[in-house]
Amino acid sequence: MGIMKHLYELENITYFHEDKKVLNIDKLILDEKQIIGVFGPNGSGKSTLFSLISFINKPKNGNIYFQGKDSKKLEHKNKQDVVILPQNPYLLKKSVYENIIYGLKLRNDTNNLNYRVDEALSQVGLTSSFKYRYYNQLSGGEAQRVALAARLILKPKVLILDEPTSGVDTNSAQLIKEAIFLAKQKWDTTLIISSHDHNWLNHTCDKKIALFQGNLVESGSINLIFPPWQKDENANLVKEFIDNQKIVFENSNSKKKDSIVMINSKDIYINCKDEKNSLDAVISSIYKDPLENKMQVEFVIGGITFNIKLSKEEIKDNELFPGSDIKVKIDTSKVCWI
Ligand SMILES: Nc1ncnc2c1ncn2[C@@H]1O[C@H](COP(=O)(O)OP(=O)(O)OP(=O)(O)O)[C@@H](O)[C@H]1O
Repeated sequence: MGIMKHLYELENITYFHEDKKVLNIDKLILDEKQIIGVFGPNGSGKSTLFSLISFINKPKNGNIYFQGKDSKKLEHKNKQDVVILPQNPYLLKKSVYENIIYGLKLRNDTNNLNYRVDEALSQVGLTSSFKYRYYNQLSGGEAQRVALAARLILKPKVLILDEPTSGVDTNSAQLIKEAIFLAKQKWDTTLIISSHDHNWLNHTCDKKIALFQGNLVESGSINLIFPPWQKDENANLVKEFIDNQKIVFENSNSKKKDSIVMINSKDIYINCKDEKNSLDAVISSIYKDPLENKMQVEFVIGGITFNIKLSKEEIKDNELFPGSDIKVKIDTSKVCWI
Protein backbone atom coordinates (compact mmCIF):
# COMPACT_ATOMS: atom_id res chain seq x y z
CA MET A 1 0.00 0.00 0.00
CA GLY A 2 0.99 3.60 -0.42
CA ILE A 3 3.33 5.51 -2.65
CA MET A 4 6.98 4.60 -2.41
CA LYS A 5 8.81 7.38 -0.67
CA HIS A 6 12.26 8.30 -1.80
CA LEU A 7 14.97 8.62 0.79
CA TYR A 8 15.83 12.09 -0.48
CA GLU A 9 14.22 14.37 -2.96
CA LEU A 10 15.97 17.67 -3.67
CA GLU A 11 14.26 20.38 -5.67
CA ASN A 12 15.69 23.64 -7.02
CA ILE A 13 18.47 23.77 -4.46
CA THR A 14 20.96 26.62 -4.40
CA TYR A 15 23.63 27.36 -1.85
CA PHE A 16 25.94 30.37 -1.67
CA HIS A 17 29.20 31.18 0.05
CA GLU A 18 29.10 34.93 0.36
CA ASP A 19 27.94 35.91 -3.13
CA LYS A 20 29.25 32.88 -4.93
CA LYS A 21 26.83 30.18 -5.94
CA VAL A 22 28.52 26.90 -5.04
CA LEU A 23 25.63 24.50 -5.49
CA ASN A 24 22.81 24.42 -7.98
CA ILE A 25 20.65 21.31 -8.20
CA ASP A 26 17.31 21.31 -10.02
CA LYS A 27 16.36 17.80 -9.06
CA LEU A 28 17.99 14.88 -7.33
CA ILE A 29 16.38 11.71 -6.09
CA LEU A 30 18.22 9.23 -3.90
CA ASP A 31 16.77 5.92 -2.83
CA GLU A 32 17.48 3.95 0.29
CA LYS A 33 19.64 0.88 0.82
CA GLN A 34 22.05 1.89 -1.90
CA ILE A 35 25.68 2.83 -2.06
CA ILE A 36 25.72 6.22 -3.77
CA GLY A 37 29.06 7.41 -5.15
CA VAL A 38 29.53 11.17 -5.43
CA PHE A 39 32.17 12.16 -7.98
CA GLY A 40 33.55 15.56 -8.86
CA PRO A 41 36.75 17.58 -8.87
CA ASN A 42 37.98 19.54 -5.86
CA GLY A 43 35.71 22.43 -5.00
CA SER A 44 32.81 21.09 -7.06
CA GLY A 45 30.41 21.20 -4.11
CA LYS A 46 30.47 17.67 -2.71
CA SER A 47 31.02 18.72 0.91
CA THR A 48 28.43 21.45 0.51
CA LEU A 49 25.88 18.93 -0.74
CA PHE A 50 26.72 16.65 2.19
CA SER A 51 26.20 19.49 4.67
CA LEU A 52 22.71 20.03 3.26
CA ILE A 53 21.59 16.40 3.20
CA SER A 54 22.90 15.87 6.71
CA PHE A 55 20.87 18.95 7.79
CA ILE A 56 23.96 20.80 9.06
CA ASN A 57 23.29 23.69 6.68
CA LYS A 58 20.09 24.81 5.05
CA PRO A 59 19.82 25.59 1.34
CA LYS A 60 19.32 29.22 0.42
CA ASN A 61 16.49 28.21 -1.92
CA GLY A 62 14.65 25.03 -2.68
CA ASN A 63 13.35 22.03 -0.80
CA ILE A 64 14.83 18.87 0.59
CA TYR A 65 12.44 16.06 1.36
CA PHE A 66 13.75 13.28 3.58
CA GLN A 67 11.64 10.13 3.61
CA GLY A 68 8.80 12.14 2.16
CA LYS A 69 8.94 14.90 4.77
CA ASP A 70 9.96 18.50 4.15
CA SER A 71 13.30 18.98 5.89
CA LYS A 72 12.11 22.32 7.27
CA LYS A 73 9.55 20.43 9.32
CA LEU A 74 11.67 17.46 10.29
CA GLU A 75 11.84 16.51 13.93
CA HIS A 76 15.19 16.19 15.61
CA LYS A 77 14.63 12.44 15.89
CA ASN A 78 14.27 12.09 12.09
CA LYS A 79 17.40 14.13 11.49
CA GLN A 80 19.31 11.75 13.73
CA ASP A 81 18.73 9.00 11.15
CA VAL A 82 21.43 10.71 9.11
CA VAL A 83 24.99 10.55 10.35
CA ILE A 84 28.01 12.12 8.67
CA LEU A 85 31.71 11.41 8.87
CA PRO A 86 33.15 14.74 7.73
CA GLN A 87 36.34 15.16 5.78
CA ASN A 88 38.38 16.03 8.87
CA PRO A 89 36.47 14.48 11.73
CA TYR A 90 36.90 16.06 15.12
CA LEU A 91 37.62 13.95 18.18
CA LEU A 92 36.67 15.20 21.64
CA LYS A 93 39.71 15.78 23.81
CA LYS A 94 38.76 12.73 25.81
CA SER A 95 39.22 8.95 25.75
CA VAL A 96 38.35 6.79 22.78
CA TYR A 97 35.51 5.32 24.87
CA GLU A 98 34.01 8.78 25.52
CA ASN A 99 34.33 9.63 21.86
CA ILE A 100 32.57 6.50 20.71
CA ILE A 101 29.62 6.76 23.11
CA TYR A 102 29.09 10.50 22.54
CA GLY A 103 26.32 10.11 19.95
CA LEU A 104 24.58 7.41 21.97
CA LYS A 105 24.52 9.69 25.01
CA LEU A 106 22.95 12.46 22.93
CA ARG A 107 20.29 9.96 21.94
CA ASN A 108 19.74 8.77 25.55
CA ASP A 109 20.58 5.30 24.40
CA THR A 110 22.97 4.09 27.06
CA ASN A 111 22.38 0.37 27.60
CA ASN A 112 25.30 -2.04 27.43
CA LEU A 113 27.72 0.69 26.45
CA ASN A 114 30.83 -1.30 27.17
CA TYR A 115 29.78 -4.20 24.98
CA ARG A 116 28.67 -1.93 22.16
CA VAL A 117 31.93 0.02 22.22
CA ASP A 118 33.90 -3.23 21.93
CA GLU A 119 31.72 -4.27 19.02
CA ALA A 120 32.17 -0.92 17.24
CA LEU A 121 35.92 -1.00 17.78
CA SER A 122 36.12 -4.52 16.42
CA GLN A 123 34.14 -3.47 13.35
CA VAL A 124 36.88 -0.99 12.48
CA GLY A 125 39.66 -3.45 13.26
CA LEU A 126 40.68 -2.09 16.67
CA THR A 127 40.99 -4.17 19.84
CA SER A 128 38.95 -3.30 22.95
CA SER A 129 42.07 -2.06 24.72
CA PHE A 130 41.86 1.03 22.49
CA LYS A 131 38.92 2.35 24.48
CA TYR A 132 41.28 3.40 27.29
CA ARG A 133 43.50 5.43 24.95
CA TYR A 134 43.33 9.16 24.85
CA TYR A 135 42.40 10.99 21.65
CA ASN A 136 46.03 12.10 21.19
CA GLN A 137 47.46 8.60 21.50
CA LEU A 138 46.25 7.50 18.07
CA SER A 139 47.81 7.45 14.62
CA GLY A 140 45.94 9.31 11.88
CA GLY A 141 44.44 6.08 10.55
CA GLU A 142 43.40 4.92 14.03
CA ALA A 143 41.82 8.30 14.80
CA GLN A 144 39.83 8.08 11.58
CA ARG A 145 38.68 4.57 12.51
CA VAL A 146 37.63 5.74 16.00
CA ALA A 147 35.65 8.54 14.36
CA LEU A 148 33.99 5.96 12.11
CA ALA A 149 33.29 3.61 15.06
CA ALA A 150 31.52 6.52 16.79
CA ARG A 151 29.17 6.69 13.78
CA LEU A 152 28.72 2.96 13.25
CA ILE A 153 27.67 2.39 16.87
CA LEU A 154 24.57 4.48 16.03
CA LYS A 155 23.53 1.95 13.35
CA PRO A 156 22.43 4.87 11.19
CA LYS A 157 19.85 4.67 8.46
CA VAL A 158 22.03 6.95 6.31
CA LEU A 159 25.79 7.28 6.64
CA ILE A 160 27.48 10.05 4.67
CA LEU A 161 31.21 9.63 4.22
CA ASP A 162 33.24 12.59 2.93
CA GLU A 163 36.59 11.24 1.73
CA PRO A 164 36.69 8.55 4.43
CA THR A 165 40.02 7.12 3.35
CA SER A 166 41.96 10.22 2.36
CA GLY A 167 45.22 10.70 4.16
CA VAL A 168 45.11 7.38 6.01
CA ASP A 169 47.50 4.44 5.67
CA THR A 170 46.49 1.64 3.29
CA ASN A 171 45.70 -0.80 6.09
CA SER A 172 43.32 1.67 7.75
CA ALA A 173 41.80 2.52 4.37
CA GLN A 174 41.06 -1.17 3.77
CA LEU A 175 39.55 -1.61 7.24
CA ILE A 176 37.38 1.50 6.75
CA LYS A 177 36.06 0.14 3.45
CA GLU A 178 35.22 -3.22 5.03
CA ALA A 179 33.53 -1.57 8.03
CA ILE A 180 31.23 0.57 5.94
CA PHE A 181 30.24 -2.42 3.83
CA LEU A 182 29.36 -4.33 6.93
CA ALA A 183 27.05 -1.48 7.95
CA LYS A 184 25.23 -1.86 4.65
CA GLN A 185 24.96 -5.63 5.05
CA LYS A 186 23.95 -5.66 8.71
CA TRP A 187 21.61 -2.70 8.97
CA ASP A 188 20.77 -1.84 5.36
CA THR A 189 22.46 1.51 5.89
CA THR A 190 22.38 3.79 2.85
CA LEU A 191 25.92 4.93 2.14
CA ILE A 192 26.64 8.23 0.40
CA ILE A 193 30.35 8.43 -0.32
CA SER A 194 32.86 10.76 -1.93
CA SER A 195 36.37 9.43 -2.40
CA HIS A 196 39.51 10.10 -4.34
CA ASP A 197 39.83 6.34 -4.59
CA HIS A 198 37.85 6.52 -7.82
CA ASN A 199 38.35 2.96 -8.91
CA TRP A 200 37.09 1.61 -5.63
CA LEU A 201 34.11 3.94 -5.54
CA ASN A 202 33.23 3.21 -9.15
CA HIS A 203 33.20 -0.52 -8.52
CA THR A 204 31.32 -0.46 -5.23
CA CYS A 205 28.57 2.06 -5.77
CA ASP A 206 25.08 1.16 -7.00
CA LYS A 207 24.46 4.68 -8.23
CA LYS A 208 26.78 7.46 -9.34
CA ILE A 209 26.20 11.14 -9.21
CA ALA A 210 28.69 13.82 -10.14
CA LEU A 211 29.09 17.49 -9.47
CA PHE A 212 30.87 19.94 -11.69
CA GLN A 213 31.18 23.58 -10.58
CA GLY A 214 28.26 23.09 -8.25
CA ASN A 215 26.00 21.65 -10.93
CA LEU A 216 24.70 18.13 -10.82
CA VAL A 217 25.61 15.94 -13.74
CA GLU A 218 22.41 14.03 -13.86
CA SER A 219 22.62 10.45 -12.72
CA GLY A 220 22.73 8.10 -15.66
CA SER A 221 24.43 10.78 -17.75
CA ILE A 222 27.92 10.34 -16.44
CA ASN A 223 30.62 8.44 -18.22
CA LEU A 224 33.88 7.90 -16.44
CA ILE A 225 37.15 6.75 -17.99
CA PHE A 226 39.67 5.47 -15.50
CA PRO A 227 43.45 5.06 -15.60
CA PRO A 228 45.76 3.60 -16.80
CA TRP A 229 46.61 6.26 -19.40
CA GLN A 230 49.23 6.24 -22.09
CA LYS A 231 50.98 9.36 -23.36
CA ASP A 232 51.28 10.44 -26.97
CA GLU A 233 54.18 12.36 -28.57
CA ASN A 234 52.76 15.64 -27.20
CA ALA A 235 52.50 14.14 -23.69
CA ASN A 236 48.70 14.19 -23.91
CA LEU A 237 46.90 11.41 -22.09
CA VAL A 238 45.55 8.70 -24.35
CA LYS A 239 43.11 5.92 -23.60
CA GLU A 240 43.85 2.77 -25.51
CA PHE A 241 40.91 0.39 -25.36
CA ILE A 242 41.40 -3.38 -25.38
CA ASP A 243 40.38 -3.52 -29.02
CA ASN A 244 43.30 -1.12 -29.82
CA GLN A 245 41.09 1.88 -30.54
CA LYS A 246 42.41 5.08 -29.04
CA ILE A 247 41.08 8.34 -27.82
CA VAL A 248 43.39 11.30 -27.26
CA PHE A 249 42.46 13.96 -24.73
CA GLU A 250 43.92 17.22 -25.99
CA ASN A 251 45.66 19.56 -23.58
CA SER A 252 45.81 16.85 -20.97
CA ASN A 253 49.60 16.91 -20.63
CA SER A 254 49.38 18.62 -17.26
CA LYS A 255 46.97 16.02 -15.86
CA LYS A 256 48.10 13.41 -13.40
CA LYS A 257 48.27 9.81 -14.47
CA ASP A 258 45.76 8.73 -11.80
CA SER A 259 43.15 11.24 -12.99
CA ILE A 260 39.79 10.16 -14.28
CA VAL A 261 37.83 11.75 -17.03
CA MET A 262 34.18 12.59 -16.68
CA ILE A 263 32.17 12.91 -19.88
CA ASN A 264 28.64 14.20 -19.93
CA SER A 265 26.39 12.10 -22.16
CA LYS A 266 25.37 15.20 -24.10
CA ASP A 267 28.95 15.56 -25.35
CA ILE A 268 28.81 12.16 -27.03
CA TYR A 269 27.44 11.90 -30.55
CA ILE A 270 26.57 8.83 -32.55
CA ASN A 271 26.58 8.11 -36.26
CA CYS A 272 27.68 11.63 -37.30
CA LYS A 273 28.32 12.29 -40.96
CA ASP A 274 31.93 13.16 -40.24
CA GLU A 275 33.48 9.86 -39.27
CA LYS A 276 36.98 11.23 -38.63
CA ASN A 277 38.16 10.41 -35.12
CA SER A 278 35.07 8.37 -34.42
CA LEU A 279 35.19 5.11 -32.52
CA ASP A 280 33.50 1.80 -33.22
CA ALA A 281 31.02 0.75 -30.57
CA VAL A 282 28.28 -1.80 -30.07
CA ILE A 283 24.97 -1.07 -28.37
CA SER A 284 24.48 -3.24 -25.30
CA SER A 285 21.10 -2.07 -24.10
CA ILE A 286 18.30 0.41 -24.69
CA TYR A 287 15.72 1.20 -22.05
CA LYS A 288 13.40 3.98 -21.06
CA ASP A 289 14.78 6.51 -18.62
CA PRO A 290 12.43 6.33 -15.63
CA LEU A 291 12.68 10.08 -14.96
CA GLU A 292 12.50 11.52 -18.46
CA ASN A 293 10.77 10.89 -21.70
CA LYS A 294 14.04 9.72 -23.23
CA MET A 295 15.69 6.43 -23.97
CA GLN A 296 18.87 5.47 -22.19
CA VAL A 297 21.26 3.83 -24.63
CA GLU A 298 24.27 1.93 -23.37
CA PHE A 299 27.09 1.01 -25.68
CA VAL A 300 30.48 -0.56 -25.30
CA ILE A 301 33.81 0.58 -26.69
CA GLY A 302 36.58 -1.92 -26.09
CA GLY A 303 35.05 -3.32 -22.91
CA ILE A 304 34.06 0.04 -21.39
CA THR A 305 30.39 0.91 -21.12
CA PHE A 306 29.13 4.40 -21.91
CA ASN A 307 25.66 5.84 -21.98
CA ILE A 308 23.76 8.50 -23.85
CA LYS A 309 20.17 9.65 -23.96
CA LEU A 310 18.26 9.69 -27.20
CA SER A 311 14.69 10.34 -28.17
CA LYS A 312 12.54 7.50 -29.51
CA GLU A 313 12.67 9.17 -32.94
CA GLU A 314 16.48 9.22 -32.95
CA ILE A 315 16.51 5.53 -32.06
CA LYS A 316 14.09 4.79 -34.88
CA ASP A 317 15.85 6.97 -37.47
CA ASN A 318 19.23 5.39 -36.71
CA GLU A 319 17.69 1.88 -36.58
CA LEU A 320 19.35 1.20 -33.25
CA PHE A 321 18.97 -2.13 -31.48
CA PRO A 322 21.00 -3.96 -28.86
CA GLY A 323 23.85 -5.45 -30.88
CA SER A 324 23.90 -2.65 -33.49
CA ASP A 325 27.30 -1.35 -34.57
CA ILE A 326 27.57 2.40 -34.22
CA LYS A 327 30.15 5.15 -34.72
CA VAL A 328 30.73 7.29 -31.68
CA LYS A 329 32.32 10.71 -31.34
CA ILE A 330 33.31 12.13 -28.00
CA ASP A 331 33.82 15.88 -27.73
CA THR A 332 37.12 15.67 -25.87
CA SER A 333 37.28 19.46 -25.46
CA LYS A 334 34.29 19.33 -23.09
CA VAL A 335 35.45 16.63 -20.69
CA CYS A 336 36.13 17.29 -17.04
CA TRP A 337 39.16 15.86 -15.24
CA ILE A 338 38.75 14.64 -11.69
N1 LIG B 1 33.41 28.51 4.24
C1 LIG B 1 33.52 28.83 2.95
N2 LIG B 1 33.61 30.10 2.56
C2 LIG B 1 33.71 30.44 1.27
N3 LIG B 1 33.72 29.55 0.26
C3 LIG B 1 33.64 28.26 0.57
C4 LIG B 1 33.54 27.82 1.94
N4 LIG B 1 33.47 26.46 1.93
C5 LIG B 1 33.52 26.07 0.64
N5 LIG B 1 33.62 27.14 -0.18
C6 LIG B 1 33.66 27.10 -1.65
O1 LIG B 1 32.53 26.39 -2.11
C7 LIG B 1 32.84 25.58 -3.23
C8 LIG B 1 32.44 24.14 -2.97
O2 LIG B 1 33.23 23.62 -1.91
P1 LIG B 1 33.07 22.13 -1.38
O3 LIG B 1 33.93 22.02 -0.16
O4 LIG B 1 31.62 21.82 -1.22
O5 LIG B 1 33.66 21.27 -2.57
P2 LIG B 1 34.15 19.75 -2.60
O6 LIG B 1 33.67 19.19 -3.88
O7 LIG B 1 33.71 19.07 -1.35
O8 LIG B 1 35.72 19.92 -2.65
P3 LIG B 1 36.87 19.02 -2.01
O9 LIG B 1 36.89 17.76 -2.77
O10 LIG B 1 38.08 19.88 -2.23
O11 LIG B 1 36.51 18.87 -0.56
C9 LIG B 1 34.32 25.78 -3.49
O12 LIG B 1 34.46 26.73 -4.50
C10 LIG B 1 34.84 26.34 -2.17
O13 LIG B 1 35.94 27.16 -2.39
